[in-house]
Amino acid sequence: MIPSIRAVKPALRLQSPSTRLIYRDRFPLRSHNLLYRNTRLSSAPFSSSQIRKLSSQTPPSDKKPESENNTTPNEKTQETQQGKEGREEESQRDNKGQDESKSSRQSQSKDNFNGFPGGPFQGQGGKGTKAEFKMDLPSLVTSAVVSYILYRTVVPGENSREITWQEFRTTFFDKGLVDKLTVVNRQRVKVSLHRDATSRVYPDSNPVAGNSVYYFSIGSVEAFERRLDDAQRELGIPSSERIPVAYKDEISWLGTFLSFGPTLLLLGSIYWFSRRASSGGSQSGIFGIGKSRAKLFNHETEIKTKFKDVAGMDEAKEEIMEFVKFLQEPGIYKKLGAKIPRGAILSGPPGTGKTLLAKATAGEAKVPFFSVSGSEFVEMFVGVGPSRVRDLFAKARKNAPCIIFVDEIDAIGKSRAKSNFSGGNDERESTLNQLLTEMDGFNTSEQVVVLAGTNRPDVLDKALMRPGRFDRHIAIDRPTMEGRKQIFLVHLKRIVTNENLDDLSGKLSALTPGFSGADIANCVNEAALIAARKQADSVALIYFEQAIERVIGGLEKKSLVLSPEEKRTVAYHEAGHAVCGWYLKNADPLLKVSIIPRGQGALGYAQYIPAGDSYLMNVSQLMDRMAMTLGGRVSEELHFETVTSGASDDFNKVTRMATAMVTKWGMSKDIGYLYFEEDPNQLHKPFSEETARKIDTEVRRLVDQAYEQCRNLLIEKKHEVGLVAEELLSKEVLGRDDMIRILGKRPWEERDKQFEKYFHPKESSAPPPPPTEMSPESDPEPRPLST
Ligand SMILES: Nc1ncnc2c1ncn2[C@@H]1O[C@H](COP(=O)(O)OP(=O)(O)OP(=O)(O)O)[C@@H](O)[C@H]1O
Repeated sequence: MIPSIRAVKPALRLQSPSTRLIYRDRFPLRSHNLLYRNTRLSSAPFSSSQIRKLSSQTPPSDKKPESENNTTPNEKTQETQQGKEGREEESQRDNKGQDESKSSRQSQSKDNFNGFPGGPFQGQGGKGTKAEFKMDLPSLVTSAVVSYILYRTVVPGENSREITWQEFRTTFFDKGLVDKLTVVNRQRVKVSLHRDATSRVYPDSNPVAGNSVYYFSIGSVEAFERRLDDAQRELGIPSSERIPVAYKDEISWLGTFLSFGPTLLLLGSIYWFSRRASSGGSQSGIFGIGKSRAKLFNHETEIKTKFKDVAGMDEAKEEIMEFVKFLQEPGIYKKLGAKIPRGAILSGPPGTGKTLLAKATAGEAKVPFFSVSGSEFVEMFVGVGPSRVRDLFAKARKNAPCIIFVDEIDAIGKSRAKSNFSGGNDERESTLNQLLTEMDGFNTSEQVVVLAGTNRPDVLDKALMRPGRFDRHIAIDRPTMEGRKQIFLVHLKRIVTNENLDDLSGKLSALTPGFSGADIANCVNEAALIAARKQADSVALIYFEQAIERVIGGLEKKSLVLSPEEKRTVAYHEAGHAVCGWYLKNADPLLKVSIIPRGQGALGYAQYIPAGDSYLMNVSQLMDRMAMTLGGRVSEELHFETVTSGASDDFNKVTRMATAMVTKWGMSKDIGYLYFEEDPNQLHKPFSEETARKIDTEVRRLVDQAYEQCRNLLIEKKHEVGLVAEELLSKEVLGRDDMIRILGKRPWEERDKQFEKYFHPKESSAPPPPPTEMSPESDPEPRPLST
């Protein structure tokens, strides 16, 4: 390219300095312009007389026959075939009189400058090499837009052609073909030709025959005028016949569009974001904020849950069955004049299957199911909550018969009286009011049942629970042993295992007292994951046991390495607990003890055989449990010179137990049969200073008593503690079998018969304890030694 630029210079030197300047300004070093210069070489060295000679011949685009002459007959035939299409097009174009101007434009753009008489692209426009482009749609569109914009930027009009002053002079001006010149925006000059004269000079030239407009750029109007004057004088044109020059300002649509670009972009983004923000719901745009976000499950396609998938909770199912019957056969009730229950509150601890039960109700009744969380009614905008409630009920009525399930209803249904203390929450209250109104607004013929789930039925507003609203209150508790077995059976069906399902579910249910349905589902899934990690073919009992341990105690922390002294302390601490549990009649016997750190900061842990699903605890049980909990610290005192911080969690539990015995369970003679509620928000304690002192004394007395009991036992069994601790140090984990081997059979009969049924002493490998016993302190400093 560089040689070509150099080669241009001699030609340019012939012209005036101003022209040169214009030329340079107009063509910065851009590829297309270089190409232009390059090709311009072929014509630039001609003198004006040569050009005149050439131009009297047929213009270059029409020189086809010449090139065709050079081709072989074969090529010729091919070309003839290839050109056939083009010619057909030509003839079609000729036929379409009305489309003539359009066709000529197309043909011009196809020929580009080739059709220009004596134009710069002479001989260049022939058949180029064929290149194949494979582009996907987005890049195709993008490149099309970019090319178009570039094209529009470079080429001012659809059929306009840019020429140079020299071309203007040699091709048009010197031949007297120019009719008029128009200076546009003081930058360009539009050349208007005498059509008749031009077509006479260039009879076969397409561009001239068409509506082409020629432009050339100028540096300044003054310089242009001067040069035009010089040129006219040179040609000896009398002043009366001089070419008229007009001046005009034109607004470029592209420039106008680009100036609005940022504004349009901003508006477009706002619109797009508002659509995106609301795309989660069924509504569109920012105005959909008041619409309900309830998810609709269609009974035909989406709700596959049936009562058989909800294991245990037979009473709850029976109670809720009435709603199913009502939705299926409302006539029976109406006939007898019975009022249909409006709704039910399902209350219970997290993960006990409230949502599942509601879904199964819809599945059984074969009706649509709207599921929404109470918190979805709460927004920062005033009035959104009530409006969403209205919308939800309106939708439900349209889909009746149907079931609405509002999960976590306490988010809106909290007692209004209680919330006033903290300043109240008007928005929440009005949402609740709207909910009450909507429920009242149902007439009995509207088959819309509202079920609500909550973990905190105690905080709910009384108005929600009154007859005519949530008529029924169904409490769903953590499953019993039999319930757990059923739930295990439901979830084990999806698992590949070679174990006997009945036996396996029985064992697992015995090992998981206090587990909710969600815990059980998680446990089964966790076991399958562990088995998959070990690349096992089926999920064996051992993986279930590991999964239960993991659910209860957390992950093993192999990276946490204890010093030998710390390990020794942990071993004696855990051995203290274990020995207490083994010899205290009402305590839970040990099942597994480990000094491998686990979960959130527990350095060791012990699992106990639960006393079945016990719902009541007597004083002896509580005292023995407290003594066992203190066993870790007492053992440290008896075997080491100093004690560690590891027993803080034990003390926390003991204090809570003793305080509850004194203030809630009426187990202190001095305090008597009183109940004092623990409320951290209460500014004043509900008892006098004197009672407070008495409570302190009584709590202390109980803990001291448990401590004495524990200490006496461990002094007596000091040797056994040593045996267990040393074995634990060497093996890190001890099971029930090891305990029997070291200490002999437990001197008391097991209370949990179910457990005995599934785990004969010799068979047991590694089962776990009630989860309530396994809550290591979340604060890792100081670390508790055990739980
Ligand atoms: N009785 C049960 N039978 C079978 N699976 C159960 C049962 N209870 C719970 N599950 C399992 O636990 C999962 C969670 O239950 P669900 O969401 O119904 O609990 P929830 O009581 O609504 O919890 P939350 O109070 O936290 O909303 C269910 O998807 C299911 O896999």
